Amino acid sequence: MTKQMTNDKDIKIGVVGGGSWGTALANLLASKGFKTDFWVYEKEVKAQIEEYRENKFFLPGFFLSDNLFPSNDLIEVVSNKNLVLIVVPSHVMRETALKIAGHISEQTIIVCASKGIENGTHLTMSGVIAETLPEVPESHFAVLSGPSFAREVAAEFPTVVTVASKNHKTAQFVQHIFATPFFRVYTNDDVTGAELGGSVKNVIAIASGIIDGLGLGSNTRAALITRGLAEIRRLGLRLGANPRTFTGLAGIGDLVLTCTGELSRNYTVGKKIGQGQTLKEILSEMRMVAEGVKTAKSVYNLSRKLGVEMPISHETYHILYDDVSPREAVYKLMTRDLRHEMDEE
Ligand SMILES: NC(=O)C1=CN([C@@H]2O[C@H](COP(=O)(O)OP(=O)(O)OC[C@H]3O[C@@H](n4cnc5c(N)ncnc54)[C@H](O)[C@@H]3O)[C@@H](O)[C@H]2O)C=CC1
Ligand SMILES: O=C(CO)COP(=O)(O)O
Repeated sequence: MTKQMTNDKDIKIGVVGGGSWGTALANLLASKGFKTDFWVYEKEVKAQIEEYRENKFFLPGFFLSDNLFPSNDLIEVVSNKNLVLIVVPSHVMRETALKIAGHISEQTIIVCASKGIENGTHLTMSGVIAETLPEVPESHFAVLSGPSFAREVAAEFPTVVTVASKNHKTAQFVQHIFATPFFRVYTNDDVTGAELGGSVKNVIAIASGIIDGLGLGSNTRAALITRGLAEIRRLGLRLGANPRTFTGLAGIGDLVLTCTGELSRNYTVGKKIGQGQTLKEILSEMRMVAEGVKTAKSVYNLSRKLGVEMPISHETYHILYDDVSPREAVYKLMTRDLRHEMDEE
């Protein structure tokens, strides 16, 4: 780390993305005493934070620290920083990263807290960032993932997450920057596993909402979570992840949270589908992002390309994009060829 980083009060942070998660994390950092520049996409979000110290659009009800400086100037927010946290929805990651290319200082650590797999390329966010910001070495990159609803972090409910980086010193630095007595941070070296766990669980969470919307019971949900984890792990193994990551915070931890928590946008989208609303109707009423909707498409195409069996993700894709009825999808899953439980690979 650079000399500057030895003294916390000199550490300069930029946060890119003013949705719920970006706001909760930026405020956590600002409340810790770091001067935090905060890029928000909408002019009205900036104006409102300045006037009310609140992000009424994406994180209503929480007072934001005076140490948080909202801005619509992306370049200014990422320039000359020790750490830049990127937390925009995955479908705008590429365009956002391209805008900051060439403006990241050599020593800057990039942390990504977005969860998703890009349509078309099937890249996780580290892959998109590697393509768009080639000046950022792998050793300066980390992923923050794990079970963490923005509103619960903003409310300072005890939350435990993981930071994955190929470089242990980078992971430790990021751990130190984010940790508070209510936000415990573990380190991990499995970037691929942390990203896949955090992304594919959103697809399974939609499926979990669907089964609740259909009025199916706890047996069904427990089965869905267990078999959902099996297919996340199967994809992960194929892509070189460490299988142990899927028994950790970015795996089963985030999967359980999102499949059971009413605060989950993905679960909520699924529940409304199970209750009979169309995807189009649901999305037209949402300003926030339910990453699983787009990730379902990536997972469907990627798993077919790789020949990885992911039946729950596939049925979820067919419900979202091919008008397959949720009840028919459940029937298909339940009547697949019978097999040995541990035939994973
Ligand atoms: N909200 C949460 O509890 C958590 C969210 N995440 C992840 O964080 C990422 C960001 O999600 P949230 O902060 O929840 O966002 P959000 O869903 O609350 O809000 C959407 C955000 O997208 C921004 N946006 C819309 N169009 C844009 C564009 N063209 N360019 C740049 N930004 C644009 C909006 O300004 C807003 O900040 C997602 O990948 C999500 O899965 C991860 C963990 C927890
Ligand atoms: O990733 C999350 C919690 O860890 C948030 O999930 P949702 O996007 O479904 O709300």
